[in-house]
Amino acid sequence: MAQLNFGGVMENVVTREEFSLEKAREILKNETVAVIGYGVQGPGQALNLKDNGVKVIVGQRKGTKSWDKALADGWVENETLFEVETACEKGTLLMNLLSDAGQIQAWETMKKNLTTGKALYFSHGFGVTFHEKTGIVPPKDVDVFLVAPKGSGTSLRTLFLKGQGLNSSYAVFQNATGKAEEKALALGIAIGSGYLFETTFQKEVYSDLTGERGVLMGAIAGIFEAQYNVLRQRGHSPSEAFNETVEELTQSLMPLVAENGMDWMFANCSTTAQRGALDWKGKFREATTPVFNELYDDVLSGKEAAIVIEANSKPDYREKLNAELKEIQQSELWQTGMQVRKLRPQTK
Ligand SMILES: NC(=O)C1=CN([C@@H]2O[C@H](COP(=O)(O)OP(=O)(O)OC[C@H]3O[C@@H](n4cnc5c(N)ncnc54)[C@H](O)[C@@H]3O)[C@@H](O)[C@H]2O)C=CC1
Ligand SMILES: CC(=O)[C@](C)(O)C(=O)O
Ligand SMILES: [Mg+2]
Ligand SMILES: [Mg+2]
Repeated sequence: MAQLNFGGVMENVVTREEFSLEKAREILKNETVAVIGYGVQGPGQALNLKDNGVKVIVGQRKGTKSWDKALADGWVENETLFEVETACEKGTLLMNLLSDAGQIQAWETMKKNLTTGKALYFSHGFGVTFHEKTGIVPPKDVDVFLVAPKGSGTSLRTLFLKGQGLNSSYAVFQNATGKAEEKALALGIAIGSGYLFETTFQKEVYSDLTGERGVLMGAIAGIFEAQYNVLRQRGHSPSEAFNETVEELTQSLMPLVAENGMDWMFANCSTTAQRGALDWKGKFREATTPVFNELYDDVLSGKEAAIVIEANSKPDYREKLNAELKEIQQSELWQTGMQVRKLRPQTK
């Protein structure tokens, strides 16, 4: 394991140079990896594992859209695709990639099949950390670990196919066989992670829930709406408001941040923009810090977990979510986005 310096703080990082795919294959050679759940992460992880030469089966409820997707992706019923319960019986290493709420309902089935020496894998610290709400308490005689890709399962697959990768964090919760860590790392490399950052189940779930509610998804969606609405109310056209809020950010400025950092993006904008952005950055930081603290408190107290579990355990949760997403899609802001995207020079 490498000790790397992150802005002055040393951290443990596993690289695929030191932990090769060959080594991962060797560690997993006698395992039947059962990917349970074929939603967003399931397909990405299962297909990458298979392409990397690991023996994989998929467990998914028959008659669902995800089952049909698994068939379309080439998994074969009764050979490599089974009902959840059968896959849990056949697998020696169970990858729990059901939705976090679905994991609660399927837990008894999974637990029953976690016999001595098997391993249980998650891509989130949710179920185990919030065990008082989820009831997920793994048997003592199995290994329990997580590998959490820092991105969508969709990107995990598309980047893998391009010969690139996503990074993941990993953590060991329970080491019953003495081999939990090497199994976690082997799976981390075999699902296509480039580098693996060490964490714990609690740290993973607290940071992940904060990030997706905050800057990665919730905050950015909210701040887009706020600026777009103000520009519209002040008499700007939809295309102008959209271009100055979203299009320029995703097409020009964020790629510069990704490439070389925030100062580099600033340095490539006008001195007029730099002066103003430097002055306003602090105001935005101060205005949002209390909101981020409120968010972190609600994550830590389990309030956010309770909301998720309650909402996602209703039978019509999918329809409700889809209706909310549709409302966003049909808003003037995102309808404008659809039109603007069509005008990107490269899509012509
Ligand atoms: N979506 C993503 O890209 C990411 C997800 N994760 C984590 O990976 C895990 C899986 O997440 P997603 O792929 O988003 O899940 P998902 O929401 O796409 O659901 C996965 C599958 O669970 C099945 N399912 C739901 N309830 C069930 C039940 N009661 N019984 C049997 N099957 C049921 C559904 O049919 C679906 O195919 C979660 O722990 C999530 O937090 C981590 C990183 C990113
Ligand atoms: C893609 C990811 O890592 C998220 C946003 O945390 C999630 O989908 O849960
Ligand atoms: Mg995440
Ligand atoms: Mg998440």
